[in-house]
Amino acid sequence: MKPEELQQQLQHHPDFLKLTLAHPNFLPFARYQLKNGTDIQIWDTGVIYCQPKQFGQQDIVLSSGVHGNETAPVELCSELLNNVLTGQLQLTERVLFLFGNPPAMNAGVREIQDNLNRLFSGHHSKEPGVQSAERERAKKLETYVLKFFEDAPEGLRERKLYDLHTAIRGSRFEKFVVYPFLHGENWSKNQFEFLKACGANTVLLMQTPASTFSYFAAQSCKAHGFTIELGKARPFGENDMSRFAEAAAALRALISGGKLATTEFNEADFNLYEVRRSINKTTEAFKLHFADNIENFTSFDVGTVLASDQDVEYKVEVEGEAVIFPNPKVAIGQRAILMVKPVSVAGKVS
Ligand SMILES: O=C(O)CCC(=O)N[C@@H](CCC(=O)O)C(=O)O
Ligand SMILES: [Zn+2]
Repeated sequence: MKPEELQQQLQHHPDFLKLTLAHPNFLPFARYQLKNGTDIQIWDTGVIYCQPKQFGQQDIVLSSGVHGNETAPVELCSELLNNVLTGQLQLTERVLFLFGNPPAMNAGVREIQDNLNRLFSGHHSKEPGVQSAERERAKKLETYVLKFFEDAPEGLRERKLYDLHTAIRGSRFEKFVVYPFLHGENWSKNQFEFLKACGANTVLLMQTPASTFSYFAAQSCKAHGFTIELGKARPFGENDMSRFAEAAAALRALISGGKLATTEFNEADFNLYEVRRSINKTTEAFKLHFADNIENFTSFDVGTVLASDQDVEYKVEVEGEAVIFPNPKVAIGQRAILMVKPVSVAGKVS
């Protein structure tokens, strides 16, 4: 498709997700201006930059569809974006919308070859000679995000990246956040307040680096970066969007200067967990010792065998330890369960 054709199509029918899914591997660079002066730039399939004529001090990346079967965040972001493209929503900040893995979205699967959310911070290039569409995409997404942040005007600015997901299993706390490891820096009070306004007052505090998009944002871009789990993954068209209304309203307010329903940070309003260890799958014999319908945040008695991997058994080590994202189907070498336990952030938030 030629850039002029792309621009005309989008102007005539402002649905960037539809165009992305029709061209999941490539869209050319194209640029045009909305009647309200907003500069629209298509950087790639699933990657669109929106810059209002006048903008504030935040640079905001809204990412969805890094896992192709997690459709509710894609629908949510698509609606926000289409409202921008039709002029119904006037932005007050620079925003980069990303739809992570369009081929996987078309196929209705988490990934085609590789889990995109394990390939950031250079992990896409760690095995020389090994190639996949997701490795290429991770490399490009890193470039786009860095460009977006670096192209901002000089001065005091706030970088943010919200990577929106939905979980495979049900969760005792429907909405929760993975807060990447900050290497000892304090967790952000303002961000806790914003996350709560999104309806996500359960936060997992990572204690180690990761190959996720949100860790890349936090570590390599010095942004406030988060993985936000908004509910359970369902196919396109099967999401009850009323369950995402709070998050949609908060994101809309964030990018358009609306009033955010925030309240001052009070630890008592949150369920806070520290991620104390990750159980990785090391062989094909890896299996879970609990049922498929066990929800995220379920805890078991100390000593309970949670999983086994050939001759190794993984047991509950401490009181209150709970399971997150248990998944025996991950690739060998990848994390198959995160183990969390309740924690306080007193003295570590500012
Ligand atoms: O439900 C599941 O098993 C996975 C849901 C999901 O995709 N979660 C993210 C979390 C990323 C992070 O740890 O920041 C993932 O596993 O990539
Ligand atoms: Zn996901």
